[in-house]
Amino acid sequence: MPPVASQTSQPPPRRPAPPRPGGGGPEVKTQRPEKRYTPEELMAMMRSGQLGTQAPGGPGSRPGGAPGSRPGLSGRPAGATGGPGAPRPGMPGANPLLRRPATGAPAAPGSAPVAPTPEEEEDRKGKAGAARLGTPADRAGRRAKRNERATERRVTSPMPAATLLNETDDDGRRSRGGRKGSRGGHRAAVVPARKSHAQIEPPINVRSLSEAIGIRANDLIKRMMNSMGLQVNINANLEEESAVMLAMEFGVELEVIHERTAEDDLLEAWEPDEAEVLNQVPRPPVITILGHVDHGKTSLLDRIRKSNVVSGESGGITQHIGAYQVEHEGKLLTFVDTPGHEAFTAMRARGANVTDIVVLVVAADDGVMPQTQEAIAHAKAADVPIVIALNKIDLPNVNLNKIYGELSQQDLAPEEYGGDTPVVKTSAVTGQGIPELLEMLGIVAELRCEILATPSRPATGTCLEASISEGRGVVATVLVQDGTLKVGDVMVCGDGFGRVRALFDDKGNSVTEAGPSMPVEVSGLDEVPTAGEKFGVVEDVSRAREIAETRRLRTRGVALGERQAVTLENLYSKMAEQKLKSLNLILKTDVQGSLEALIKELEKLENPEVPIRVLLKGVGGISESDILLADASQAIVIGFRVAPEDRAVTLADEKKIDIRRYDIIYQVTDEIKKAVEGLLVPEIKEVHLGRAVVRQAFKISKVGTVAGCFVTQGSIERAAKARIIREGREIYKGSLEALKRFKDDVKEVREGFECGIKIANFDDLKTDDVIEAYRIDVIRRTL
Ligand SMILES: Nc1nc2c(ncn2[C@@H]2O[C@H](COP(=O)(O)OP(=O)(O)OP(=O)(O)O)[C@@H](O)[C@H]2O)c(=O)[nH]1
Repeated sequence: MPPVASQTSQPPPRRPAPPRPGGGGPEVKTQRPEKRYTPEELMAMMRSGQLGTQAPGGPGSRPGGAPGSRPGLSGRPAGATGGPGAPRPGMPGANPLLRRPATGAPAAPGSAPVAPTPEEEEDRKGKAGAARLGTPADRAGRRAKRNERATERRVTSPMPAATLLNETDDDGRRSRGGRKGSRGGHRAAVVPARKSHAQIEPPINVRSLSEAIGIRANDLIKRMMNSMGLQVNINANLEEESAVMLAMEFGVELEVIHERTAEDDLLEAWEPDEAEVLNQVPRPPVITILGHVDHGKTSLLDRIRKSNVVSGESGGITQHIGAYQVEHEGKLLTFVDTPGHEAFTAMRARGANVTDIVVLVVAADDGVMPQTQEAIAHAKAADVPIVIALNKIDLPNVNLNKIYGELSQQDLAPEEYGGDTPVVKTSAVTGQGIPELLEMLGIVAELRCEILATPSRPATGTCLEASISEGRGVVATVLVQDGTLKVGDVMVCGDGFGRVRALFDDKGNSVTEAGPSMPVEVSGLDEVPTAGEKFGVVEDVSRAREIAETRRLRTRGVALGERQAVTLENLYSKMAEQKLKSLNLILKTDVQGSLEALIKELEKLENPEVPIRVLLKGVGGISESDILLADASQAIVIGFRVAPEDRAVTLADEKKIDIRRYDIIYQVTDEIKKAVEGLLVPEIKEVHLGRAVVRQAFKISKVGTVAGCFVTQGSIERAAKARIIREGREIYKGSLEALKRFKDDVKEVREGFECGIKIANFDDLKTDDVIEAYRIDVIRRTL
């Protein structure tokens, strides 16, 4: 489990450290400016000469350069120099940010385009502005519309003034008809600039996201409506991943910052570190017995227990604790003593996957029955290998061919039939086949090389059952899954915590410790945990109390109805939240023909990125067991011309499982197609924009390094991401913080022009560095 609530496989970094390539490259120092400078401040610096008054040999000057001279131009591309109209790079002391090209003369053929003078720029802007203004009637019409919109916002918007003003620069100018480059100091203080990188702390809603990334809330809402089909208001909560993706669609890299909690530390400590992984050794496999009613699950479990108790202590079992270990040829096997897929799946629904191998009991006189199919679906949904115990083999008239055929139809072709499913013929009555079954389980465990644990680490595991016992307080049977649990350890289990007072094994013997895969009864917890809850050992009681108290608060929150299961509508956000990588379906139809037709249609929607997993398919009504499976596997139940049973409806209501009922096949595929399209992870494409070479770098106190650059290819955009290349190696990756032409902030500078560039959080720009600009496009895909 990741240590943060984001459900991502990795906790998001606190604050990304700038990459330091290879160790051997030049040291890259980055620093966050004390204050993000405004274009006005930057210009003031430039005007006051701070940008152009480098001391001889100071930052930006090149070794060997004349004092005060401009750095050399070796990086300047051919064709960029010369020509009367070209920028004049060699002027001593010139500042490329302020420098203007000579005017009046036409550009020589092949020379760089001539950058306009400020006067020309003003002139051009004036004309463009006039063209935009249109006739007086046009202007009046626009004014009326503006007023109307403003009134509407005043009346209906719950947004505070600051949020209403929370517009991107462009939007703000448009909606107010303001002048480009307006120096309205007041407004500049309120409107957050669109950012290329932003941080946010959960919980995230549209308002806080808008404020964090500098994009108008309305634009976010519109985008959610258009691209995700979500209708939300400004206070709508957003899943972290949805917020990150939404921000990305506006070109903003959003980092979700989590406050670290004791729970995070605990979850992190539960994951073995590298050294612990190296010390892993095989542990006994944990086995669960599933199968159809009356096929002999309990009899088989009893038989195994009686004939193979650890150390041959036959009859020594005095206590039933929900799981037990048997020994076969010197190797231990752990059996979970709650047969039936309901218990197995209920456990999974709580996030506990304790089982390594499933024994599927099939009565030889009966064959594959409805609950056998369900059990297969549950085992497959849990991704657990299946060993078949063909039980009641002692009975006469067993038709092996029929049963093997039925198993093959369930994708469980027996090894005897050339398949890869082990089948062991057993009899719980005579004991026939029990040693062979245990041996087979040992072999499967060995082949499943992930059945490992590190006995030396603090214990983690799962509660199998718990109750309050008179005189002993809370008594819980836990299965140690990793590490070793010892008397005296402080443990947290579910909402409870406490110091382990005593441990008893499956035969009721007091033990001082329990290693991996050992079921053990624990006393000492202060609250009764629920079966399926994880436990872990923590360093001290105060830490344990802190975690338990937070969990109790959270439990109360969950009890208030926070839990939300997967539906076709929320599939998209659920995927983000829970790392769902497949659309899990349970299909129930009226007749076999509809089932086949439906599966055929669904196959057409197959996509390697979003596999559609049909966990269970069958003919007949939607049962309680289907709902349980849906709950445990985050699946959606599709009923085609069938109804759910009453108990299934109640359970689905309780678990908030999405049951979809249809009469026409295309309706099913249509809705699923839409949901799957929502699930498709958008394609992230990097689009190269252009390159600029640094001609001179200027260090400005409290601002950082601003570089005078020349665009050698393509164009540089203000919203671009940037890579800094030095001597052919990428030394930094980030984004632009400012892009200027003369005194103006600009959105784009084309090839052949000079510009001033400030890279966000990077102040090590040097002459001849190449700034490569690129954009990240998020492409939402359809099937
Ligand atoms: N002949 C024969 N009978 C068996 C065998 N295994 C179980 N039985 C009988 O089958 C019946 C059902 O056995 P259980 O062990 O209760 O079956 P189950 O699968 O646990 O049943 P539920 O708990 O109701 O799901 C009992 O009467 C058993 O005696 C076997 O190998 N051979």
